[in-house]
Amino acid sequence: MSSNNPAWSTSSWRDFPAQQQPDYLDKAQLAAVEAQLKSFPPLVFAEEIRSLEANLAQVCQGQGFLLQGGDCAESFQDFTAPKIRDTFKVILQMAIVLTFAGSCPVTKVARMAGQYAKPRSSDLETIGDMSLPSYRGDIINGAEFTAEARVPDPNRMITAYHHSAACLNLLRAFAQGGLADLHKVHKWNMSFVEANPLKDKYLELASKLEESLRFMQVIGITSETHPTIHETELFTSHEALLLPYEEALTRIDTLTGLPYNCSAHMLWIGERTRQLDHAHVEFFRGLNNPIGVKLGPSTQPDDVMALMDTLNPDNKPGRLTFITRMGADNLAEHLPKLIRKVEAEGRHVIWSSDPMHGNTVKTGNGYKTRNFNAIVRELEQFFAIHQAEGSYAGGIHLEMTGEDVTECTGGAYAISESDLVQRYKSQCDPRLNADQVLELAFLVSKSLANARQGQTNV
Ligand SMILES: O=C[C@H](O)[C@H](O)COP(=O)(O)O
Ligand SMILES: C=C(OP(=O)(O)O)C(=O)O
Ligand SMILES: [Mn+2]
Repeated sequence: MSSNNPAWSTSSWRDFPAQQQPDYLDKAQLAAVEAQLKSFPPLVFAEEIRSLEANLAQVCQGQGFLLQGGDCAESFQDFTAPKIRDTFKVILQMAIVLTFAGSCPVTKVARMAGQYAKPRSSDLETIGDMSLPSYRGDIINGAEFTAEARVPDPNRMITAYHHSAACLNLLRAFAQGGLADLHKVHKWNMSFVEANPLKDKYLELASKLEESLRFMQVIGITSETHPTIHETELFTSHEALLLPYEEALTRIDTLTGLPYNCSAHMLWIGERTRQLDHAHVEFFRGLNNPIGVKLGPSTQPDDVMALMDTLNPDNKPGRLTFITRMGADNLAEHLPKLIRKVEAEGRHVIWSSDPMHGNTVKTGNGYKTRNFNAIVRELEQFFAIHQAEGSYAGGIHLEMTGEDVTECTGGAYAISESDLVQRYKSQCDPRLNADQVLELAFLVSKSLANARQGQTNV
């Protein structure tokens, strides 16, 4: 597709206006870092990217479900094996609940191993009477509120590359080394159910999972006989915001001769950088990775049309995912007209819901938070609207962590605004903690089952 378009190259985005980019003071240092990154090995292999695209093509055709999630912003400092393991575990736990609820394969895509660049609403952050440049993710500057930390430093790209490589290495080991065994993952889920204040509500689904696994065991489907029970496949993703880094990791695949961004399997364009005539859309149109675009409440049907024409001109199922993040109170007004346009034009896209970014509020005590009920409400509406419009609700995109943080209010443990101070660790947006993620999985499983019912009846 793109490589046949002579106007595109890995650097053609440089001729377009780019939003949300740092202004590096030392251009020579920037050029040296870019050259070094270009010489580094790719982080992922194009064949893996094609395997993700094949999975997503199935999702797009209603034969699977996409689960994407992880930190809002990964951090260089908070970078430990337990942290990576716990987020990996909670993604798997959620996936198993959704697999049973939807009776379909769940493609797992982590916001990990590269989710280091953040777009911001404001260029400045003010505390008291001091204003400093905003924190833009560890790949760009430091989160500490000092003038020194907030200076963009190109060397951070090198650190981000090495952290991504180490994280990916551990994820691959976890996925293939036995931690992902279906029986183990289910045992973790059972302990969640046992300990949860809403235990009775969850027991029904949990015991169905238990029964199915016992049945499989009886008929000889075990980890020993079927490697897919013992292993899993986890793909990586991030917002490809910082274009010099993303360009440097974009390589020509030797097998196909096509350009792939080898910094992650899937990349997405954020709500703030999806302007058609700007650099991010230009850069993405030439990549052969599956790509996502975040769509906020201001998105118009014509925007969606133009994005599909530019980013998926061949109408390939699995190439393009629209991630709607409109807010629980806005979805019913804004989503149906976009779905109708896509359906009327016969275009293939995966519709995924990010119920996080349209539901962010600031508390009286200064914390960014999201209420669990608003998150659930946006998801339930997402499923209901797609059902009413006859389209397929194909995915969920969450900011979440395996850690026991107190960043989003509500949930079975009723985290209140005054509890946020206890364990608020996010460097950017508030994440669901492990209990809240699982609770969410159990709560939306009914909606997913209905959506899947619609699919199998077609
Ligand atoms: O993660 C997404 C954005 O970077 C984040 O929501 C922006 O937050 P801000 O409005 O505080 O800049
Ligand atoms: C920046 C993000 O989201 P959005 O572009 O939807 O605001 C994000 O996913 O962290
Ligand atoms: Mn975020």
